[in-house]
Amino acid sequence: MLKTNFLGVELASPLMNASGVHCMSIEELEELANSQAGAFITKTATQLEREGNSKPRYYDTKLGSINSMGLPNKGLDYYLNYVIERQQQGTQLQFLSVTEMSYEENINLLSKIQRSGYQGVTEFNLSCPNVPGKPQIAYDFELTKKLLSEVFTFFTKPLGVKLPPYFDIAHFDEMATILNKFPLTYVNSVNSIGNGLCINIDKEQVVIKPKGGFGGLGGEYIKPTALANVRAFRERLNPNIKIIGTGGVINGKDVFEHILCGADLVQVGTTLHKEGVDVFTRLNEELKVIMKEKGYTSLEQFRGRLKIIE
Ligand SMILES: O=C(O)c1[nH]c(=O)[nH]c(=O)c1I
Repeated sequence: MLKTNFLGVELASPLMNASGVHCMSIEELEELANSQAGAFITKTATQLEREGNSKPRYYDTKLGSINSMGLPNKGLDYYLNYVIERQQQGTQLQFLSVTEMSYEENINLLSKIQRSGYQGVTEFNLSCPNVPGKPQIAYDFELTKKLLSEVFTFFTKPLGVKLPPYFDIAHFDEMATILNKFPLTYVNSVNSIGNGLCINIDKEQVVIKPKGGFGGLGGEYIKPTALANVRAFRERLNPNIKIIGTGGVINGKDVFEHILCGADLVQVGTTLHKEGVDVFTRLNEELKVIMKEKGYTSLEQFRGRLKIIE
């Protein structure tokens, strides 16, 4: 009922984790592998291991979360070795998230993956909002075009991009025009809404230490923005570029809405952080109930079918 075909691989569920949540260590990744998620993705990796920003750097609020992790990770080799090993054991579809701090380092990182034995999907994170002094790549259209142009002169494996939220129709148009030039496997919208601010009123203080308390927002705060980005890119991108919808998934209804906007897969971040991997079981069940109520027996019957008001 929930089966989803992605890159020719049939997944039992359209759900997976959002990179960064519950995916830093092999233990966490194995928990995802043994959950009801259809697939999973690693924490965004840089060439070398990174400590990340000082703590507290993550905070759950009633309506969502704020984080300024600062890209802590165990380094590319840790994750690359893990996914290659699982590949050799027969896993058909995997997602490896990567990014680097400069143009050259991004090229070097993707070259290393191209030369490796990894055959799975690479998610090129163009939208980390929390590395001090590093603006988000995907808010610089010329840089994004230049970077992807060079990447696709040598990278022949499946590649997706993780995008920040856009808030202006002109930006949807401009970004889609750029992305349609490349043989991308998918676009993943959205990353956290960058540089929000949450306050503890009792202490009259911010809730996270880095960047004076500024961090990426997740959870209920961001669903309308996430849905708009999924819908806008689905309407603009050529159909062989798939869409992964991320942002604001609390229950099955939110998963349904992402798919209605055109999402092929749906990622869960904040709610996974709050609830643990059982969240996938709950969301799969809730989605099935909604589909039954509406008489749907497959996701294709409603994917991308959001109606406007004529
Ligand atoms: O601060 C982080 O590590 C982080 N946090 C986010 O909210 N999105 C990202 O892409 C990353 I790389």
